[in-house]
Order: sequence, then C-alpha cells, then structure tokens
Amino acid sequence: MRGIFFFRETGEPGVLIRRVFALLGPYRWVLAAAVGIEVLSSLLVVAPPLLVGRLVNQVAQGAGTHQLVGSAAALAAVALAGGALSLAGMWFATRLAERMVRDLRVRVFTHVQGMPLAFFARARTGALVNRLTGDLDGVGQACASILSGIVGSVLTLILAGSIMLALSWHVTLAAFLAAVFLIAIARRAGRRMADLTRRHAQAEARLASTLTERFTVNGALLVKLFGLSGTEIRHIGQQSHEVAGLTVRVQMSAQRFGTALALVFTLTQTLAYALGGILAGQHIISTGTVITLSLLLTHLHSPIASLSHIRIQLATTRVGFERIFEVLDLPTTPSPSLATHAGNDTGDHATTPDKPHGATTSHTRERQEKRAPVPPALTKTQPVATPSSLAPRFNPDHIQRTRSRAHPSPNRTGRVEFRHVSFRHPTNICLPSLEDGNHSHHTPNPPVLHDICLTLHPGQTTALVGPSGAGKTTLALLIPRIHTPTSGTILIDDTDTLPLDQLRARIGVVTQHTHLFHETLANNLRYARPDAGDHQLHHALERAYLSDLLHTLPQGLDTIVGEGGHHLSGGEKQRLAIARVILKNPDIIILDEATAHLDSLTEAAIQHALTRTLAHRTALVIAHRLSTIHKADHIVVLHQGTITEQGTHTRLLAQNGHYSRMHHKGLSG
Ligand SMILES: Nc1ncnc2c1ncn2[C@@H]1O[C@H](COP(=O)(O)OP(=O)(O)OP(=O)(O)O)[C@@H](O)[C@H]1O
Repeated sequence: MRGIFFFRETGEPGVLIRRVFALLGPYRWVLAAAVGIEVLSSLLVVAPPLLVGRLVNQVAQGAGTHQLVGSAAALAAVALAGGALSLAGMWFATRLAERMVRDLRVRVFTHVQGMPLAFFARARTGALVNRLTGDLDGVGQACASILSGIVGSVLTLILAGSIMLALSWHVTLAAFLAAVFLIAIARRAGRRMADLTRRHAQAEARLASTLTERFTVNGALLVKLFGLSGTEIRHIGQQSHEVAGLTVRVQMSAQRFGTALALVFTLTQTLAYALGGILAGQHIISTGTVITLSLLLTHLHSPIASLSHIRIQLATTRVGFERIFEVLDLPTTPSPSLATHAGNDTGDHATTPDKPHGATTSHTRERQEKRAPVPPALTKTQPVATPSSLAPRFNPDHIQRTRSRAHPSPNRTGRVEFRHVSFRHPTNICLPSLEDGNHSHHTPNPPVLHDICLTLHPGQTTALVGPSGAGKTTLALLIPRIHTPTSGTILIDDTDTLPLDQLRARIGVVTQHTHLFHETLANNLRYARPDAGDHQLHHALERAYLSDLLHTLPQGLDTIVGEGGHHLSGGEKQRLAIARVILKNPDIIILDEATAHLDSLTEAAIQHALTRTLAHRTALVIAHRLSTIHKADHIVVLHQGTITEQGTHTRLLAQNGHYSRMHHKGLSG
C-alpha cells in the first residue's frame, strides 16, 4: 500500500525511507507498541458493523430482550475498547514522532555547529532556524498521524474488504471501483500538495529570515537610521502576502481533495444501498446484511480516505525530511564533487577537522619533552571554552569532563609556527535555499593568504599590522582552526595533530566584535570558565578595569546584558571580552583590535592589565594603534595576504618600507 501511495513518486525513496527508519531505530519498542495497538484497534473496528447487522436481524426475527441486550452490550464494550485503544495508539505515535524530532533537531544543530564560519556568513539565519523549527515540527506532526494511521488503515481495509466480499461480491465490486477512483484523485492531489508545500516552506523561510534580521538590535538601528521603516513594512507586507497566498492554495488544495473524497463516498454508499436493497428484495441477502454492508463500506472508505490523506502527508513530510537531510548532508569537509577546482589552492578544503586524540608522533613528543619547563602560571588547570556544540551552555559538569580530556600533557609552551600557509575561503559551502534561494555561488573566492611563514614565540607579543582587508583576522583565526589552511601547516608546540577541543582550550581570542549572549553578566563570563566562583569573576573584571561598571549595574553580576550585550558600551564589551580571556587563562592569546573602542586613558589601563595577562604567553595582537604596536616584541606587516616585512619597531622603521610609511601616516594601514 505504501508503494502505491508514496514510493513511486520519490526520487530515491529507498534511501529516504531507510534514513527515516534509522531515526526510529532507538525507539523500535515504542514503534512496536504503537503498531500492536493499531492492529488491535483495526480488529475491533470491523466488529460494530457485524454486531449491528446481527442486532437488526434479531429485531426482524423478534428475538428476546435477553439476546437484544447482550448484542447491545457487546456493541458498547467494543466501542469503549476501541476508544481506549485509539487514545493509547495516538499517545505512542506522538511520543515516537516527537522523540524522533528531538533527536533530529539535536543532530542538525550539532552538524551545523561543525560548519565553517563561511557557512554562517552565507546562510540566512532565519532560513536556517526555520529548518530546525517549522520544518521539523511539521514533520513531527505528520509522522505522528502517519504512524498512528498507516498500519491500522491497511488492516481495516483488508478485513472490511474480506468480510464484504464474503457477504456480497456485487457491493464489494462497486466499492472497489470507487476505491480505485479515490486513489487516482489522491495521487494527483499528493503531487500538487508536495509542490505547494515546498514553495510554502521556502516563502516562510524567506519571511522568517527577513524578520530575524530586522529584529536584531543592529538591524533595527539600521532601519531607523536610514528612515526606511515604510520600505521595510512594505517588504514584510509583500513577503507575508506571498505566504498567505500559498497558505490559501495549500488549504484549498486539501479542501478540494476532501470534498472530492466525500462526494465519492456518498455516491458509493447510495449505490450500495440501492444494490443491497435490490438483493434483499430478491432474498439473496438479509436486511441485517444490507446494514452490515453499508456500515462496512464506511469502514472501507475511512481507511481509504485516511490512506489518501496519509499519502498527501507523506508527500509533504518528504519535503520536510528532504529539507532537513539536505542540511545534514552538507559536508563539514566538502566532498570532491563540491570542489570547483581540483588541487590544493581552491579553498574547498577541510574546514575544521578534528584530528584524533593521541595523534602526536613520537618524534614530536620527544621534542616537546626537551622544551623548557612551563611557567607556573601556565601549568595550573586550564579552563576551556566549550568546544562541543552539544554542551548545554554553562553546564559546569559537562565542561569539566571536556576539560579533563583536554589537558593530557603539561609539556607545552604555546609556540605557534605557520609553515607555508595559504588560505582562501571555501566555495559551495552553503545551500542555495539557505542563501538567497536564487543562485548558488560557484565562483571560487580569491586567495586571502599566500605562503605565510611565521613563528609566534612563547612569552612574546607579536603585533600584526597591515591595511584593512590584508587578511589579519583571517590569519589569526587560522590558529584556533576556525579556518583551516588551504595548504601548509600550523604547528602548536611542533604538532599539528592536536584535537580541536584541546587546541581551543589553549587559545583565548578577543574578537573584533564582542558578542555577548542575552543573559547575565556572570553567565557571559562563565562561558570562558563555567566553574568560576563569584570572587574569580570579580578578579577578572578588576583586571580588565571593569570593577566600576559592576558597581553601576543595578544587579551587579546578575544584570542581564541585553541582546548581543547592547546594554553595554563598545568599550565595556571589549573589556568584558578581555575579562573572559583572563578568566580562561590560556597559553596563546589573540587580540583582534581589542582596544579599538577604548579612550586613551582606559586603553592605557587595559594595556597595563594586558601586559600582566600576556606575560609568559604567546600573544598575537592585531592593532592599528601605535601605542599597542610599540609594545610588541615583534611586528609583522601583512599586505594583500603576504608578509612583506617583519622585525622590531626600530628595525622596520630603519628599513624605510611599508611599515615605515604606515607609521608616518599614523599607522591606520
Ligand atoms: N567568508 C568570507 N568569504 C569570502 N571572503 C571573505 C570572507 N571573510 C572575509 N573575506 C575576505 O578576506 C579578506 C581578508 O579579510 P580579513 O578580515 O582577514 O582582513 P583584515 O586585514 O582583518 O581587515 P580589517 O583590518 O579591516 O579587519 C577580505 O578581502 C575579505 O573580504
């Protein structure tokens, strides 16, 4: 039956069905219970027509009260049992479907967490969120009714059909012809509904992403500053109009199908009564049998209707699953078929490969063991930011477990070495339907970094300078493997095989734009160290020169910082990011224009704090301020993705090259 209703139209139905069943695998017992209940209820469903037929015949034959009451009681008991079974069946089916949805949601979220940054830059947030909410919820609801209906309907159909055939082949033949007609209608409606559902889901995703972007503080600010509220309202109006139009078409399509179904039912029933009446008149069947046949007809038609409806639901569910699986199928390491160029420097490379634990070679270990002892400040237990996408935020237990895995070796210094590293952003990293929906980007991105050879030494601060767009941030983000080199290697303490969680546990980054979650100040700080006590938070804030802020906040550490931290100034957010890194206490620190938003007095204070924080660590500082750069032990000049000069401030000035020219212009690049 499923073949008739669903498989035939699906491109690769076997694969899709296997994947859906794999999702149900862990709940096979719940599935078995749901199916068992369905079997029992379908057995019960055919009983009432037979009992009613018997009752009618008993009345016609003038049976006694005792017999009549017995038949009526049996009828009532069957109805009660049927109701109870139907409730239980729905409970199991809904439970099963919702658990599958929950698992799938976590899986998609986990998968998306593994996508490179370029994916998030391309995907429209609203469209992505819609896949995990709207699409998944739709799939869950449809699955529940499919699971609770399909087995029961098929069984009822077989049982009711067989009994009818035994009672009268004439009426059964009429009913069969009607069923064929219904299936043809359902097939047509299913195709149409699937197409409309897909278009409806796409329109909803577009609307969701427009709304999401306009509802962020930055989006709302932009709209206000450019005075474009009217345009935005019209834009939302148009998108809502499109969604509304498609909703009406989906509903009408379902309604048309329902009406056609009801019409065919009524006509078949009329035919059955007429045929049955004639046969009863000729004493071929009894009056009770006519009643039984007409009631069985309902039980024949209702599973056909339900299966036809399920067929439509399967078609729409298929769309939902396809939309979800296509996100799951996006390679975190792009497959060769996605690569637009063969060879090394295409940018279509592994994005954030997590190398296996213990992959360090014995040669590397040997060299590590010969290293100078680690400064005491660095040997203490290191807090980590949670690398695992599944970690509930601020769950100290989870992070603690991650941390114990993340620090197998105390012999580390934080030496970072770039060996002939080149990089370009990957292409074809997103789905067209998650971008603008109209076209995918096949043109490879231009290379950002070329043949970078650079060593960052422990205990030294290296300043990275260069014009805007030179690739400074990209270079810095290669260290925590946010981006992965297209070619070349980056060694941390002479190894490039550190697992991702261990690597990131050792690196603290203050990014150009500080992001804070819409939570309390304390929770935002504890993102760096979930088990930190209040005194440690106060200490970090003090070292980041934020103690004063704490006193002005109404609820101190428990103050909610607002969406993206918008209750705080740019400078305060930057200092908070610095406090987070102080709390994390990593071996390698990357500061990407970390003091750009600060006035010179605060900057001087922060610089002082940073000097303490950066001591004994490997530090990479991206800065445009002379004061920051002067303090660095080593300066690296990056121009159009290539290191053009490196050395100390005095040496570079003497070279009279790029750095010297930038310096004389005030060093903005
Ligand atoms: N996801 C992306 N896809 C394609 N190109 C990108 C992406 N992100 C950044 N780029 C490009 O990479 C180049 C280097 O950017 P990067 O942010 O590293 O420069 P930068 O030197 O840090 O600039 P600034 O000083 O202005 O912050 C830029 O030309 C930018 O347009």
